[in-house]
Amino acid sequence: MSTDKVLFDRVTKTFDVRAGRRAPTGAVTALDQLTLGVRPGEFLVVVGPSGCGKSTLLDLLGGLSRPTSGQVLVDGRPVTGPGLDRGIVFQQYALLPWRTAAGNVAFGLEAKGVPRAERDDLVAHHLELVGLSGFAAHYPHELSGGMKQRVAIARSLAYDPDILLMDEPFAALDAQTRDSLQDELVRIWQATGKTIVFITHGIDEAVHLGRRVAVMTSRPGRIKQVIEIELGDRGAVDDVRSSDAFRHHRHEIWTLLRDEVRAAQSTERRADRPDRPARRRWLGRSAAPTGARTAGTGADGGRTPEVAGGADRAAPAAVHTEEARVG
Ligand SMILES: Nc1ncnc2c1ncn2[C@@H]1O[C@H](COP(=O)(O)OP(=O)(O)OP(=O)(O)O)[C@@H](O)[C@H]1O
Repeated sequence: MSTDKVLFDRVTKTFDVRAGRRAPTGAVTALDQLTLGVRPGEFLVVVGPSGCGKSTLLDLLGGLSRPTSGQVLVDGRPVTGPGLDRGIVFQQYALLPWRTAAGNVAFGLEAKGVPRAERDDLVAHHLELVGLSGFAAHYPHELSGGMKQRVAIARSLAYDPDILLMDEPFAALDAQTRDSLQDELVRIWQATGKTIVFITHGIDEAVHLGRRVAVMTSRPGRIKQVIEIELGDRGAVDDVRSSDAFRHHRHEIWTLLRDEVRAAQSTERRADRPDRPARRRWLGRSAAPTGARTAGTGADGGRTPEVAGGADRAAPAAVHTEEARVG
């Protein structure tokens, strides 16, 4: 019997797609017989070329879609739909604009039927956990991007899910805010003991956050390798990102990804329509954003190695060409 908190057991996911209104229906295989276990209480980061199926993986775990074959297990039981045992944080904060920060954090608790007094305590506790005690009465439009993302994290944690699913949650933030939220997330993870599955394009982010990093192949996505991140005592050094161990892991992941990114690009070039101009994305700096779920806007100016490639959820069969660099 598996001791994994989460198990993707030979999961395949295909989507029906059409290149145009009159075109015949085809199929895209996003994930192919993917197997991955996540240990209880671990912080697991998933990296892979754009379009390799990272978000699909998270959607399956979140119960937002079902595998075509294979199964996704949480505590040994198949996922059949969304549940309060799994909290999801997306790149776009998805806050309710008509509710204050406190009101947003209270949202899941109301759905869960938590009584008012207990709810107020939980809201106050979680706003404090993310450093926003003084902003309980602020509306989303009165908060910075980093603050909004903190509220989204507090909201997901407040109803006490066992597992936190994070789909590029910091990609739209500037470098400083991202760095501080990464540190904060590690602190919250250590304080709460949640199992975290975190998706990113950033290799630095993966090494900094992950206790293990699962590297995916280009589409159809599989797990290429899972790397144990050994950085020693992270608190003992001033800047863990400049340590030899950090550089070693960054290079290790970059090497694994390089070929996958090339493969993803060549698939896309083959699928690209010749009448459409090529698009470019540099280190997460997207000249032509492909939607909320694709790579971040790269406010860091390319400091962090990012994995690019390119897939468009809205028009998957008419995939565009992008140029990418890793590292
Ligand atoms: N609802 C959908 N309908 C059709 N195709 C889809 C759908 N969702 C995803 N796909 C396709 O499945 C593949 C994997 O998509 P997914 O969004 O999971 O990749 P990703 O690794 O998260 O990409 P990115 O890093 O760019 O966000 C892509 O080819 C995408 O076009």
